[in-house]
Amino acid sequence: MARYELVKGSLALITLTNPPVNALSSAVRYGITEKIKRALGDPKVKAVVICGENERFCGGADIREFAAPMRGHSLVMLFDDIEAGEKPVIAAIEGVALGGGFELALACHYRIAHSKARLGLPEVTLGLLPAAGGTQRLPRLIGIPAALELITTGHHVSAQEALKLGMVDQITDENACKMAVEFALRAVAKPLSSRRISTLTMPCPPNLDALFEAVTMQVQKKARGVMAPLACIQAVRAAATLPYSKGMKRESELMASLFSSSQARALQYCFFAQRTAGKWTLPSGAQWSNIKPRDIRRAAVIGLGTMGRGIAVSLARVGISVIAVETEKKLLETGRQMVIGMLERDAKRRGVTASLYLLQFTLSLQDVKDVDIVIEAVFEDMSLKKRLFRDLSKVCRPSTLLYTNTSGLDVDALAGVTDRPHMVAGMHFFSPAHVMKLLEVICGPRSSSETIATAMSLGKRMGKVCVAVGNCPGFVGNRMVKTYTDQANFLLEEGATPEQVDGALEEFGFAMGVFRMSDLAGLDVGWRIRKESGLTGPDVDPKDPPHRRQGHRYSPIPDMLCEQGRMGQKTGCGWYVYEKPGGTEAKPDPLIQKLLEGYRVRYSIQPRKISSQELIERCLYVLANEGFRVLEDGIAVQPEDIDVIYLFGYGFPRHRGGPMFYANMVGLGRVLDRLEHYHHAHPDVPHLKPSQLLKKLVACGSPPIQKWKEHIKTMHSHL
Ligand SMILES: CCCCCCCCCCCCC[C@H](O)CC(=O)SCCNC(=O)CCNC(=O)[C@H](O)C(C)(C)COP(=O)(O)OP(=O)(O)OC[C@H]1O[C@@H](n2cnc3c(N)ncnc32)[C@H](O)[C@@H]1OP(=O)(O)O
Repeated sequence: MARYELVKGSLALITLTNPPVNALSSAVRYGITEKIKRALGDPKVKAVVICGENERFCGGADIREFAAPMRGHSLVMLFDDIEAGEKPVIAAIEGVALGGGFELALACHYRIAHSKARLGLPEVTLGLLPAAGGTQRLPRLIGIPAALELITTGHHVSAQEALKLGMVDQITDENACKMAVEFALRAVAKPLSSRRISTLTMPCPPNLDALFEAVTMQVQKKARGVMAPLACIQAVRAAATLPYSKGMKRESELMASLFSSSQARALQYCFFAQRTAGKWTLPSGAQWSNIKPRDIRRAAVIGLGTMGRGIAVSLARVGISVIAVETEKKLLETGRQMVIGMLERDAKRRGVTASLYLLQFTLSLQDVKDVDIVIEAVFEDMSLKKRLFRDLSKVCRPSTLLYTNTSGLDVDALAGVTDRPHMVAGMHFFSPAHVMKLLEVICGPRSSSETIATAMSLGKRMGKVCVAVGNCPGFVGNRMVKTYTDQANFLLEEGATPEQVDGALEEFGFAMGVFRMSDLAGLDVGWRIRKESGLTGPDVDPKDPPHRRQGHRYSPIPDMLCEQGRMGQKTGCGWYVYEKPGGTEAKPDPLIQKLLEGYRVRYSIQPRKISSQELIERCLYVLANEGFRVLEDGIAVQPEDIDVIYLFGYGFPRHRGGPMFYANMVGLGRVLDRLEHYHHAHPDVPHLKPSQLLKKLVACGSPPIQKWKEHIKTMHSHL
């Protein structure tokens, strides 16, 4: 796992050989320890260069090993030995030096990086801290403020930034290893004492307390209840106030407090879940690794509303030419200006030139005849979409793939009106589409593997996290979210207030509770969907009382708000009241209080005090319960897919892992018990009834989440 070569007669070249990222597994740690010992003990060797195979220095400790108690050689001791050695050791950094990989580089006496390399200490994103000396060496090298920023955010920096900050000694456009070998020959003659970072005097700014306080407040505001960033701050504080050996002891204690925490487990699960979701598989056996996606150069976006604009920007900024189509001149002009403005701002932020030349705006659908793909983003109206897909069938050349950006309508019904049902699928972007990372790719029963592969690969090219899902109303994300918002509404009826529900969810870790989020998104969105599905409006069965629809409990309160023009932030009031239309500061509204009281009196509901525990359990267990049904129905193939959708599309707190991982952490038995309890109390809410899969998993002894897949026997996969 580490290769040893003698080069130029006097240099030991140690190469880490653990593809794909040369992670510091126990075998690699053993390998480096042995090779360093050999180099330091060989009188022929005057200097050492450490590099990584396949032009990647090192992606850090092997995260998979964290699932079990750490065994084998200690990185801390290895790094101390490297630093204390009497021969210069040079890190030749190509690709990445992250986490333990960068800590290895910090233990070396010199660091030479390739100009395209990226460096950083991302441990905090895994619920950990850099515990192989990173919190003690980095502040000594680049100062406390810069080190605090890097360690508490986990941001990677480019080689150029690293050079500016003093993290590396030299950058090169040539092969970093070759440069490091030449550098090493010159370094042999130089004294090493000033190169041992652990012995450097800490550059301390005068206002240390104020600095730590400000960073602590910033971190608490950004990630409420998340432990790792706070532990990182404490570790850097130890570096600032204690000698190196005591600081290391503190670093190790703090790491021990994080290492087996549920937050670290959740965050590490998220890391792998994201990668697992990218590896999609269809029941046909087609999968990411065996289906070639089409190469997409020209796309059309139909509809320049909020979604269409964001999609057009996402395409153009990765070099795809876009024909954007609208039906009216005024809408086209507004859309054009918005897209250009968004693209220009985005380019400015990234320090590149806006690719405006890739954009074309038109009122004629005929102009899309030669594109490789069409992404439809018109109003969420089935008959309108069907009309459009029929027209696209006629206009587009036979090889054009057709995608719909519907947020929940039947993708197969649209495929059915075209001349190419196998070349139709869903690409469900989240708003704003040029910002939100999630893309649900909806695989209809007739969608071909190539159609799915192309959507997944295009999404990835646009920087999205793509998840392939099956076709059902609302797909995965919106199908599940309905159960969550329904519970929140029922809780209001029973005695809670919007601020109480939101408070509990925000305390749990959501950036915004369900009501604040609805106000932001606009209450009219859900209202329109409910009207279309006959839950409210003229199509309601006159025999249904207001709080029952289609045989189940229904809360008409959100409809009542919409009827009063309370559409959320944009109208200045919704579940909360805002300083002005478009305002963002949510204040509890006495009118809502009155509306709820009136509603309870009218339907003889005795309000009760509802605990935060019940609020969380009802909103989140019901969400997971629907997730189990989604798995049962074959709409998602694995729990990781659902969690990734919730992390990237719905703001589920990452340190809780996603709704399915959270249920797993709570304990499936407990989730089942509580659902049974709540369903007993509310038998008219079918979503509270425990799903078959949940019951089956509990009956099988609640296997860990990674094993659920083995228990999911689908009658018919929709993927
Ligand atoms: C009471 C108990 C007390 C216990 C105390 C314990 C003390 C223990 C002391 C430990 C010392 C701490 C050491 C150190 O500080 C800790 C760390 O280093 S944590 C790891 C930090 N590194 C990272 O977070 C980097 C993670 N990786 C990435 O960001 C990216 O993978 C990349 C390196 C930028 C490459 O990106 P891509 O090219 O896009 O490739 P992929 O992301 O798809 O990855 C490819 C493949 O590799 C797997 N992988 C990547 N990194 C790691 C890793 N560090 N460990 C294991 N596996 C890794 C990734 O999962 C992919 O594989 P696949 O999932 O597809 O099979």
